[in-house]
Amino acid sequence: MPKYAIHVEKLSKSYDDVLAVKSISFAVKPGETVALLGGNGAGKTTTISMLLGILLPTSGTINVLGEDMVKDRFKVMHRLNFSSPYVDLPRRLTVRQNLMFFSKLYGIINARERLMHLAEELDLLELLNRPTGSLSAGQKTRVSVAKALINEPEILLLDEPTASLDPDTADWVRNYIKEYQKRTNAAILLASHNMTEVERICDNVLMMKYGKIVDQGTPDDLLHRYSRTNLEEVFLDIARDRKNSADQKDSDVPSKNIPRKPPHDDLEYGDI
Ligand SMILES: Nc1ncnc2c1ncn2[C@@H]1O[C@H](COP(=O)(O)OP(=O)(O)OP(=O)(O)O)[C@@H](O)[C@H]1O
Repeated sequence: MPKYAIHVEKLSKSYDDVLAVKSISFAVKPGETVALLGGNGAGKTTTISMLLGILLPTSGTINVLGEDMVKDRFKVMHRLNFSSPYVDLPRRLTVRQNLMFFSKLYGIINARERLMHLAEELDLLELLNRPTGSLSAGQKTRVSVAKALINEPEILLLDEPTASLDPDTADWVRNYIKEYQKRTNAAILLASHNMTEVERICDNVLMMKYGKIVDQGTPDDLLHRYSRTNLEEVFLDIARDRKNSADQKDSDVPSKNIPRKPPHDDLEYGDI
C-alpha cells in the first residue's frame, strides 16, 4: 500500500482563459479525512473532478493509490467513488435501478445483497421503487451516499455529503461515513461549506482561494493560528484577507468573470 492514497503535486487546471486551479500540492493518507474548503469558485469541484479522472489537468501530477491518474486512471477508478448533491442520478430510473446500475458498473459480485444492505443501512428500503427524480433533496442525498459506497471505495470524494439533510439525519450520515472509514481505512476528501461538520470529522483542512491553497493544518492548528474558537471564523478571516492568509495578488483573481458552469455539465455517469 503506498504511503498516500492521494498525492497531488503542482496541479493546475485552466478552462480556456480561466485559471481555476493554480499549482496546488497536497496529500491524503489512508484512513485520513481531509477537508477542501473555499468560497464559491475557489476551485474545489475542479480539483475533485481531476482526482476522479473526469477532468484532465492542464499541468502537474495526481497519484491515486500509487497510480498516475493521467496515464493510468482506468487502473484505479473502480477503487474510488464520490457523492455530490449537484450531480443528479438518472431521474427516471428507480432508486433500485440506479443502485443496481452502479453495482454492475463497478463489477460488484453480490450486487443484490450489497444493494439491500446499503438500502437497509441508509433507510432507503421504502424508496427503492420510486423514480429517483421524484425524491426530496434529502432523500436524494442519502441515495447518493449509498451509490458512493456501493463499491466499498478506498477513496471517497464527498461534495457536501449532508446538504439538504435535517440535523438528525445529517449527524447520522456523518457517523455512518466515519464508521465506514474505521472499518475500511478509506481516505476521504470532503468539500463542504458546513464548518461544524468539518471540525467534527476532518483531520486536516486545506483552505482554497482563487484556485490556490492559501492555508492548511489540523482544525486545532487553524483555530490556534487565527486565535479563533470555530472554523467558520477562520474561514471568514481567510476569505476577507483579515490575517494570516497568504497574500493574494491581483493576478490570483480569475482573469475573466465567466459565468460559472459546473465542470460536470458535459459528463455522463457512464464516463465514471
Ligand atoms: N466548465 C467551466 N468552464 C469555464 N470555467 C469554469 C468551468 N467550471 C468552473 N469554472 C470556473 O473555474 C473556477 C473554479 O470553479 P469550481 O467549480 O471548481 O469552484 P468551487 O470551489 O467548486 O465553487 P462552488 O463552491 O461555488 O461550487 C470558477 O472561476 C469557475 O467559474
